[in-house]
Amino acid sequence: MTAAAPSSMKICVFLSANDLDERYTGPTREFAELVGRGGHTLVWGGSDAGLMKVVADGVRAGGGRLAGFSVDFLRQFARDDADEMTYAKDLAERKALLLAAADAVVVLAGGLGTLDEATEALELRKHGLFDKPVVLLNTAGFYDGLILQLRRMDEEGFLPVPLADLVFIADTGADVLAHLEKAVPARTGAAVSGQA
Ligand SMILES: CC(C)=CCNc1ncnc2c1ncn2[C@@H]1O[C@H](COP(=O)(O)O)[C@@H](O)[C@H]1O
Repeated sequence: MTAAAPSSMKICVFLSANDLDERYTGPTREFAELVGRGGHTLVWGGSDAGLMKVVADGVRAGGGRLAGFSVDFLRQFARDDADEMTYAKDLAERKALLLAAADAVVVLAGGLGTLDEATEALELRKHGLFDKPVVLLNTAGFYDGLILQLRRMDEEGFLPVPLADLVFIADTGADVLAHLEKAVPARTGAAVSGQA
């Protein structure tokens, strides 16, 4: 029996805290508005900066909720109109809280912080410690290099599970949402651990 699609999802988004070109802000805003219009909750790092601000503005404009997980040393950058804001003691605790709070993870264009968060989610999936869907949104081909590297790991035996079981790669925000609408209900009832 197929589980009914949840009416709303908590979607954890990892993405850049920097101010970037329209190539990245446009598709981020588009994805965020879809999330908001779907009545979903954005689970994110909580800062009102760069693409992190773009995604929160878009979700809010679309009518969605904002659940931030900041960290004590970044408290001054936290968005002040979030529906919820939690402060972790350090980055490791924050990552664990973000993963535990969400139904799914979406990785948008970002730098080292984003890469750290994305690889944490994938490594936990590899060990069977995290069973929520992870999606990589390859905006403007930004992750072409990373995808090449991941495929090489897969083809040359570096991954104990197929790459396709770890991450779904999407080119548009609409593809991300379409995937999550199928993948999130599919895990309903499964044992879940969001802990790092
Ligand atoms: C100066 C300023 C506004 C700092 C605020 N900076 C931040 N605030 C909140 N989360 C962050 C910040 N920097 C990195 N992160 C975390 O790391 C990711 C972004 O790092 P990066 O820009 O890709 O490497 C985000 O998903 C976020 O969860």
